Amino acid sequence: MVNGMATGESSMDDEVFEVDGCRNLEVDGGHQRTTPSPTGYRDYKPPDEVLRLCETDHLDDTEYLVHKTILLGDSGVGKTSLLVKFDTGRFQSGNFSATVGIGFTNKVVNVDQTRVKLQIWDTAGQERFRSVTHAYYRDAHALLLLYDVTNKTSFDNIRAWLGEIREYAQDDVVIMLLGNKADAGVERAVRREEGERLAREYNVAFMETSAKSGQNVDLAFLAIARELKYRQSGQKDENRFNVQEYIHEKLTQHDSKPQQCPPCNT
Ligand SMILES: Nc1nc2c(ncn2[C@@H]2O[C@H](COP(=O)(O)OP(=O)(O)OP(=O)(O)O)[C@@H](O)[C@H]2O)c(=O)[nH]1
Repeated sequence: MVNGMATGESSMDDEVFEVDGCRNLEVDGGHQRTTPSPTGYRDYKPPDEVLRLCETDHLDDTEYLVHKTILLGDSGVGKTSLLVKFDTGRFQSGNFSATVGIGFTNKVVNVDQTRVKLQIWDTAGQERFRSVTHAYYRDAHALLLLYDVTNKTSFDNIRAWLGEIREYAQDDVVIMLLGNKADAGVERAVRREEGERLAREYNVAFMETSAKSGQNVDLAFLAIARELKYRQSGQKDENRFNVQEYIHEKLTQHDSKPQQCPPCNT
């Protein structure tokens, strides 16, 4: 859904989905606080109060840890939808318009009192844009590799994507495999266990997400931010943050939470 096209490292058409988000998503002891985002598309004009917030909230890049994260995967798996959901909290169903080229959104998250700026690049999944997007792999810190759980081919293509990643990205890039559209019911074509197995085989983190319901969307990006922050802090190996363990812990906490019953007045 990106508008416009980037043809190389230094040239980016100004129509490209290039937004510098002032929206902060703060995580404080598991409590999330969101502020509205001025990010959006060409004709979007943020409300005045949001612009004021951005002015006062502006920090120089040197005050952040800045990390480049790229969304990858076949066309139609939901890369743009996932990013838009994370950025704005919104999902537009049945509105598929394939991404053209590449563009980015900046998001700032707080990880244990450190501001981590994720520069999230949304790429076009279509084959014809591959040579453009390859150029962006090299300096990426993290890659979110998506398949669509309702589309077996997109899952089968993950091995080829991992091959490309090995060829073009840094050896130590953080990789997370995401089975998106987890909200799908009978249309599901890939079981969660298959995704887990593939992730184990390639030693990458894994979870299922839904840009539609919001399932695990924040968790995916926050886990990446956390991993990158801990990597940068150069923690000793024995104390190293483990992104897969972190995800497992969060998902288990979520699963074991008692279901809230509606207000019982009787
Ligand atoms: N049910 C469901 N539909 C989704 C989900 N995520 C995306 N979609 C739909 O899938 C279609 C493709 O989504 P996009 O986000 O444009 O896919 P993309 O990976 O960015 O595609 P390219 O830009 O071509 O690479 C759209 O119609 C979305 O509404 C999801 O989690 N659940």
